[in-house]
Amino acid sequence: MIPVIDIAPIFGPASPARDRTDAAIIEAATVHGFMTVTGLPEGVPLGEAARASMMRFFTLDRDGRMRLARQKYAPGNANVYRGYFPLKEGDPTYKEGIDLGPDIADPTAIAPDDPLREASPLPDEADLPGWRAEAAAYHRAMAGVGAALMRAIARGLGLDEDFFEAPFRDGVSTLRIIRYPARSPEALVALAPELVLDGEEKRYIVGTAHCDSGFVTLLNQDALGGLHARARHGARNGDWLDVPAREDGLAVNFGQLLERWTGGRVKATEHRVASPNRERVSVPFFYEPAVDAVIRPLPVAGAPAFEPFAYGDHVWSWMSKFIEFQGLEDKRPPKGVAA
Ligand SMILES: O=C(O)CCC(=O)C(=O)O
Ligand SMILES: [Fe+2]
Repeated sequence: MIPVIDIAPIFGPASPARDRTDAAIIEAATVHGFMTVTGLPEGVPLGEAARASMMRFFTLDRDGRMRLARQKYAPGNANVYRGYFPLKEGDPTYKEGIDLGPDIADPTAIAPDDPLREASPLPDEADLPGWRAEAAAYHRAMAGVGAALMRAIARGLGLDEDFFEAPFRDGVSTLRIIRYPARSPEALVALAPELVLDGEEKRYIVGTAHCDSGFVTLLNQDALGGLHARARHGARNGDWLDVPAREDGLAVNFGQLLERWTGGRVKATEHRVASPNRERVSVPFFYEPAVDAVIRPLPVAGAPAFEPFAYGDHVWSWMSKFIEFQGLEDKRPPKGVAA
Protein backbone atom coordinates (compact mmCIF):
# COMPACT_ATOMS: atom_id res chain seq x y z
CA MET A 1 0.00 0.00 0.00
CA ILE A 2 1.16 3.50 -0.79
CA PRO A 3 1.18 5.47 2.49
CA VAL A 4 -1.12 8.47 2.87
CA ILE A 5 0.55 11.07 5.09
CA ASP A 6 -1.07 14.15 6.59
CA ILE A 7 1.84 16.57 6.28
CA ALA A 8 0.17 19.55 8.01
CA PRO A 9 2.78 19.46 10.85
CA ILE A 10 5.70 20.19 8.47
CA PHE A 11 4.21 23.61 7.76
CA GLY A 12 4.39 24.44 11.49
CA PRO A 13 7.08 24.87 14.12
CA ALA A 14 9.12 22.04 15.65
CA SER A 15 6.90 19.59 17.53
CA PRO A 16 6.67 15.87 18.24
CA ALA A 17 4.00 15.67 15.53
CA ARG A 18 6.39 17.29 13.06
CA ASP A 19 9.14 14.80 14.04
CA ARG A 20 6.73 11.93 13.41
CA THR A 21 5.76 13.39 10.05
CA ASP A 22 9.42 13.80 9.04
CA ALA A 23 10.01 10.15 9.97
CA ALA A 24 6.94 9.02 7.99
CA ILE A 25 8.18 10.96 4.94
CA ILE A 26 11.62 9.36 5.16
CA GLU A 27 10.03 5.94 5.53
CA ALA A 28 7.94 6.62 2.42
CA ALA A 29 11.07 7.79 0.58
CA THR A 30 13.31 4.90 1.57
CA VAL A 31 10.85 1.99 1.81
CA HIS A 32 7.89 2.68 -0.48
CA GLY A 33 9.34 5.30 -2.81
CA PHE A 34 5.93 6.91 -3.11
CA MET A 35 3.39 8.62 -0.88
CA THR A 36 0.18 10.55 -1.05
CA VAL A 37 0.19 13.74 1.01
CA THR A 38 -2.81 15.53 2.49
CA GLY A 39 -3.05 18.35 5.02
CA LEU A 40 -1.76 20.99 2.60
CA PRO A 41 -2.07 24.61 3.63
CA GLU A 42 -5.20 26.58 2.82
CA GLY A 43 -4.79 28.19 -0.59
CA VAL A 44 -2.72 25.42 -2.22
CA PRO A 45 -4.66 24.64 -5.44
CA LEU A 46 -5.81 21.01 -5.40
CA GLY A 47 -8.23 18.61 -7.00
CA GLU A 48 -10.55 19.18 -9.91
CA ALA A 49 -10.54 22.98 -9.59
CA ALA A 50 -6.77 23.12 -9.98
CA ARG A 51 -6.80 20.68 -12.90
CA ALA A 52 -9.61 22.51 -14.66
CA SER A 53 -7.71 25.77 -14.41
CA MET A 54 -4.49 24.31 -15.84
CA MET A 55 -6.37 22.32 -18.54
CA ARG A 56 -7.70 25.52 -20.05
CA PHE A 57 -4.39 25.38 -21.92
CA PHE A 58 -5.86 22.69 -24.19
CA THR A 59 -8.67 24.98 -25.29
CA LEU A 60 -6.07 26.67 -27.52
CA ASP A 61 -6.44 25.43 -31.06
CA ARG A 62 -3.67 23.44 -32.71
CA ASP A 63 -2.00 26.55 -34.16
CA GLY A 64 -2.12 28.22 -30.76
CA ARG A 65 -0.43 25.24 -29.16
CA MET A 66 2.14 24.76 -31.93
CA ARG A 67 3.20 28.40 -31.56
CA LEU A 68 4.46 27.39 -28.12
CA ALA A 69 6.02 24.10 -29.27
CA ARG A 70 9.63 23.21 -28.69
CA GLN A 71 11.95 23.75 -31.60
CA LYS A 72 12.03 20.00 -32.20
CA TYR A 73 8.36 20.16 -33.24
CA ALA A 74 8.31 23.70 -34.64
CA PRO A 75 11.71 24.47 -36.21
CA GLY A 76 11.08 28.24 -36.27
CA ASN A 77 10.71 28.44 -32.50
CA ALA A 78 13.63 29.39 -30.25
CA ASN A 79 12.67 27.31 -27.19
CA VAL A 80 14.28 23.87 -26.97
CA TYR A 81 13.48 22.82 -23.37
CA ARG A 82 10.32 24.57 -22.19
CA GLY A 83 7.10 24.60 -24.12
CA TYR A 84 4.53 22.41 -25.81
CA PHE A 85 5.03 18.81 -26.90
CA PRO A 86 2.39 17.38 -29.26
CA LEU A 87 0.87 13.90 -29.36
CA LYS A 88 2.96 11.33 -31.09
CA GLU A 89 0.77 8.93 -33.05
CA GLY A 90 2.02 5.37 -32.96
CA ASP A 91 3.97 5.78 -29.74
CA PRO A 92 3.04 3.76 -26.63
CA THR A 93 3.07 6.97 -24.55
CA TYR A 94 0.11 8.94 -25.82
CA LYS A 95 0.18 12.41 -24.33
CA GLU A 96 0.53 16.07 -25.16
CA GLY A 97 1.46 18.81 -22.76
CA ILE A 98 3.45 21.89 -21.89
CA ASP A 99 6.45 22.40 -19.61
CA LEU A 100 6.68 25.71 -17.79
CA GLY A 101 9.67 26.93 -15.80
CA PRO A 102 10.03 29.21 -12.79
CA ASP A 103 10.10 32.32 -15.02
CA ILE A 104 6.30 32.17 -15.25
CA ALA A 105 6.28 33.22 -11.58
CA ASP A 106 9.59 35.13 -11.55
CA PRO A 107 10.83 36.65 -14.83
CA THR A 108 14.35 37.06 -13.41
CA ALA A 109 14.74 33.26 -13.53
CA ILE A 110 15.66 33.43 -17.23
CA ALA A 111 19.32 33.13 -18.29
CA PRO A 112 20.13 33.49 -21.99
CA ASP A 113 23.20 31.24 -21.92
CA ASP A 114 21.52 28.06 -20.68
CA PRO A 115 18.62 26.21 -22.34
CA LEU A 116 17.60 24.91 -18.89
CA ARG A 117 16.84 28.54 -18.02
CA GLU A 118 15.20 29.66 -21.25
CA ALA A 119 11.94 31.59 -21.19
CA SER A 120 8.79 29.49 -21.04
CA PRO A 121 6.62 30.22 -24.08
CA LEU A 122 3.18 31.35 -22.93
CA PRO A 123 -0.17 31.85 -24.65
CA ASP A 124 -1.28 35.39 -25.35
CA GLU A 125 -3.32 36.83 -22.52
CA ALA A 126 -6.17 37.58 -24.94
CA ASP A 127 -6.37 33.90 -25.98
CA LEU A 128 -6.59 32.57 -22.40
CA PRO A 129 -7.49 35.46 -20.11
CA GLY A 130 -6.15 35.02 -16.58
CA TRP A 131 -4.44 31.72 -17.30
CA ARG A 132 -0.85 32.93 -17.03
CA ALA A 133 -1.54 34.30 -13.55
CA GLU A 134 -3.19 31.02 -12.52
CA ALA A 135 -0.22 29.00 -13.82
CA ALA A 136 2.21 31.34 -12.01
CA ALA A 137 0.23 30.98 -8.77
CA TYR A 138 0.18 27.20 -9.20
CA HIS A 139 3.96 27.10 -9.79
CA ARG A 140 4.53 29.24 -6.68
CA ALA A 141 2.21 27.16 -4.50
CA MET A 142 3.85 23.89 -5.53
CA ALA A 143 7.33 25.36 -5.03
CA GLY A 144 6.21 26.19 -1.47
CA VAL A 145 5.05 22.61 -0.85
CA GLY A 146 8.30 21.31 -2.39
CA ALA A 147 10.35 23.55 -0.10
CA ALA A 148 8.49 22.28 3.00
CA LEU A 149 9.09 18.68 1.90
CA MET A 150 12.73 19.48 1.17
CA ARG A 151 13.19 20.74 4.76
CA ALA A 152 11.35 17.70 6.18
CA ILE A 153 13.58 15.39 4.11
CA ALA A 154 16.69 17.20 5.38
CA ARG A 155 15.57 16.81 9.01
CA GLY A 156 14.56 13.20 8.44
CA LEU A 157 17.98 12.38 6.98
CA GLY A 158 19.67 13.90 10.05
CA LEU A 159 20.80 17.07 8.27
CA ASP A 160 20.27 20.67 9.22
CA GLU A 161 16.82 21.61 7.92
CA ASP A 162 18.39 24.39 5.84
CA PHE A 163 20.81 21.97 4.20
CA PHE A 164 19.14 22.06 0.76
CA GLU A 165 18.21 25.75 0.97
CA ALA A 166 21.20 27.10 -1.00
CA PRO A 167 21.08 24.55 -3.85
CA PHE A 168 17.37 25.22 -4.29
CA ARG A 169 17.76 29.00 -4.49
CA ASP A 170 17.14 29.83 -8.18
CA GLY A 171 15.71 26.33 -8.65
CA VAL A 172 14.39 25.40 -12.08
CA SER A 173 11.24 23.51 -11.09
CA THR A 174 8.96 22.45 -13.90
CA LEU A 175 5.18 22.64 -14.03
CA ARG A 176 3.90 20.14 -16.60
CA ILE A 177 0.32 20.07 -17.82
CA ILE A 178 -0.55 16.79 -19.49
CA ARG A 179 -3.48 15.42 -21.45
CA TYR A 180 -3.80 11.79 -22.57
CA PRO A 181 -6.65 11.75 -25.10
CA ALA A 182 -8.69 8.65 -25.87
CA ARG A 183 -7.32 6.71 -28.85
CA SER A 184 -9.43 5.99 -31.89
CA PRO A 185 -10.65 2.37 -32.16
CA GLU A 186 -8.35 1.95 -35.21
CA ALA A 187 -5.33 3.26 -33.31
CA LEU A 188 -6.07 0.89 -30.43
CA VAL A 189 -6.12 -2.06 -32.82
CA ALA A 190 -3.06 -0.94 -34.76
CA LEU A 191 -0.95 -0.15 -31.71
CA ALA A 192 -2.31 -2.80 -29.32
CA PRO A 193 -1.09 -0.94 -26.21
CA GLU A 194 -0.36 -3.05 -23.16
CA LEU A 195 -3.60 -3.89 -21.42
CA VAL A 196 -4.10 -4.28 -17.68
CA LEU A 197 -7.23 -5.12 -15.76
CA ASP A 198 -8.35 -2.89 -12.93
CA GLY A 199 -11.06 -5.06 -11.42
CA GLU A 200 -13.50 -5.47 -14.30
CA GLU A 201 -12.22 -2.43 -16.15
CA LYS A 202 -9.80 -2.63 -19.09
CA ARG A 203 -7.01 -0.09 -18.93
CA TYR A 204 -4.27 0.66 -21.42
CA ILE A 205 -0.75 1.77 -20.63
CA VAL A 206 -0.62 5.35 -21.93
CA GLY A 207 2.50 6.40 -20.00
CA THR A 208 5.31 3.86 -19.99
CA ALA A 209 7.38 2.95 -16.93
CA HIS A 210 9.99 5.52 -15.91
CA CYS A 211 11.56 7.29 -12.93
CA ASP A 212 11.47 11.08 -12.64
CA SER A 213 14.78 12.94 -12.81
CA GLY A 214 14.36 15.54 -10.07
CA PHE A 215 14.15 15.74 -6.29
CA VAL A 216 10.46 15.14 -5.62
CA THR A 217 7.45 15.24 -7.95
CA LEU A 218 4.11 16.61 -6.69
CA LEU A 219 1.30 15.30 -8.81
CA ASN A 220 -2.33 16.28 -9.16
CA GLN A 221 -3.72 13.11 -10.67
CA ASP A 222 -6.97 12.81 -12.61
CA ALA A 223 -9.90 11.45 -10.57
CA LEU A 224 -9.74 8.49 -13.00
CA GLY A 225 -6.59 7.40 -11.16
CA GLY A 226 -4.33 5.04 -13.07
CA LEU A 227 -0.95 6.01 -11.68
CA HIS A 228 0.95 2.83 -10.82
CA ALA A 229 4.09 2.65 -8.67
CA ARG A 230 6.43 -0.34 -8.73
CA ALA A 231 6.53 -1.96 -5.27
CA ARG A 232 10.02 -2.34 -3.88
CA HIS A 233 9.51 -4.50 -0.83
CA GLY A 234 7.25 -7.04 0.82
CA ALA A 235 5.12 -9.77 -0.67
CA ARG A 236 4.30 -7.66 -3.74
CA ASN A 237 7.88 -6.60 -4.48
CA GLY A 238 8.13 -5.82 -8.22
CA ASP A 239 4.36 -5.62 -8.71
CA TRP A 240 2.56 -2.47 -9.84
CA LEU A 241 0.63 -0.82 -7.01
CA ASP A 242 -2.23 1.55 -7.63
CA VAL A 243 -1.68 5.11 -6.39
CA PRO A 244 -5.29 6.07 -5.62
CA ALA A 245 -6.39 9.53 -6.74
CA ARG A 246 -7.18 11.96 -3.91
CA GLU A 247 -8.93 15.23 -4.58
CA ASP A 248 -7.63 16.63 -1.27
CA GLY A 249 -3.98 15.73 -1.77
CA LEU A 250 -1.04 15.14 -4.07
CA ALA A 251 0.79 12.00 -5.13
CA VAL A 252 4.49 12.38 -4.38
CA ASN A 253 7.35 10.41 -5.82
CA PHE A 254 11.05 10.74 -5.26
CA GLY A 255 13.31 11.38 -8.21
CA GLN A 256 16.64 10.23 -9.54
CA LEU A 257 18.42 13.32 -8.23
CA LEU A 258 17.42 12.54 -4.65
CA GLU A 259 18.49 8.92 -5.16
CA ARG A 260 21.95 10.01 -6.34
CA TRP A 261 22.22 12.71 -3.67
CA THR A 262 21.47 10.24 -0.86
CA GLY A 263 23.81 7.63 -2.31
CA GLY A 264 20.86 5.33 -2.99
CA ARG A 265 19.20 5.57 0.43
CA VAL A 266 16.17 7.18 -1.15
CA LYS A 267 15.11 5.30 -4.27
CA ALA A 268 13.54 6.88 -7.31
CA THR A 269 10.48 4.76 -7.91
CA GLU A 270 9.37 3.53 -11.27
CA HIS A 271 5.84 4.49 -12.21
CA ARG A 272 3.52 4.25 -15.21
CA VAL A 273 0.06 5.34 -16.25
CA ALA A 274 -2.87 3.02 -17.04
CA SER A 275 -6.00 4.65 -18.36
CA PRO A 276 -9.36 3.47 -19.59
CA ASN A 277 -9.70 4.67 -23.18
CA ARG A 278 -11.01 8.04 -22.01
CA GLU A 279 -9.30 11.39 -21.73
CA ARG A 280 -7.09 11.52 -18.66
CA VAL A 281 -5.27 14.61 -17.43
CA SER A 282 -2.47 15.11 -14.96
CA VAL A 283 -0.48 17.99 -13.53
CA PRO A 284 2.94 17.01 -12.21
CA PHE A 285 5.28 19.56 -10.68
CA PHE A 286 8.95 18.58 -10.64
CA TYR A 287 10.68 20.26 -7.72
CA GLU A 288 14.23 20.96 -8.85
CA PRO A 289 17.33 22.80 -7.57
CA ALA A 290 19.40 25.41 -9.41
CA VAL A 291 21.11 24.42 -12.63
CA ASP A 292 24.55 25.07 -11.10
CA ALA A 293 23.79 23.39 -7.74
CA VAL A 294 26.67 21.02 -7.01
CA ILE A 295 25.52 17.68 -5.69
CA ARG A 296 28.02 16.06 -3.32
CA PRO A 297 27.78 13.19 -0.84
CA LEU A 298 25.68 14.19 2.17
CA PRO A 299 27.56 14.96 5.40
CA VAL A 300 26.02 12.03 7.29
CA ALA A 301 27.72 8.92 8.65
CA GLY A 302 27.84 6.09 6.15
CA ALA A 303 26.94 8.22 3.11
CA PRO A 304 28.55 6.50 0.11
CA ALA A 305 31.12 8.51 -1.87
CA PHE A 306 30.39 9.68 -5.41
CA GLU A 307 31.86 12.17 -7.84
CA PRO A 308 30.19 15.58 -7.35
CA PHE A 309 28.10 16.73 -10.29
CA ALA A 310 26.08 19.78 -11.31
CA TYR A 311 22.30 19.42 -11.37
CA GLY A 312 22.05 20.92 -14.85
CA ASP A 313 24.38 18.27 -16.29
CA HIS A 314 22.41 15.55 -14.52
CA VAL A 315 19.04 16.66 -15.78
CA TRP A 316 20.20 17.26 -19.35
CA SER A 317 21.68 13.79 -19.72
CA TRP A 318 18.74 12.12 -17.94
CA MET A 319 16.19 13.95 -20.03
CA SER A 320 17.36 12.56 -23.32
CA LYS A 321 15.91 9.20 -22.22
CA PHE A 322 12.41 10.68 -22.48
CA ILE A 323 10.58 10.59 -25.76
CA GLU A 324 9.53 14.23 -25.58
CA PHE A 325 13.16 15.37 -25.35
CA GLN A 326 15.08 13.06 -27.66
CA GLY A 327 17.40 14.72 -30.13
CA LEU A 328 18.43 17.59 -27.87
CA GLU A 329 21.58 16.05 -26.42
CA ASP A 330 24.01 18.39 -28.20
CA LYS A 331 22.15 21.62 -27.38
CA ARG A 332 23.78 21.90 -23.96
CA PRO A 333 27.32 20.62 -23.42
CA PRO A 334 28.00 19.49 -19.82
CA LYS A 335 29.35 22.37 -17.70
CA GLY A 336 31.04 20.24 -15.04
CA VAL A 337 31.89 21.22 -11.47
CA ALA A 338 34.52 23.85 -10.64
CA ALA A 339 37.43 22.26 -8.76
O1 LIG B 1 0.11 11.17 -15.71
C1 LIG B 1 0.54 10.88 -14.60
O2 LIG B 1 -0.23 10.74 -13.64
C2 LIG B 1 2.03 10.71 -14.37
C3 LIG B 1 2.91 11.56 -15.25
C4 LIG B 1 4.35 11.29 -15.02
O3 LIG B 1 4.75 10.34 -14.41
C5 LIG B 1 5.37 12.26 -15.53
O4 LIG B 1 5.01 13.17 -16.30
O5 LIG B 1 6.54 12.12 -15.16
FE1 LIG C 1 6.79 10.55 -13.88
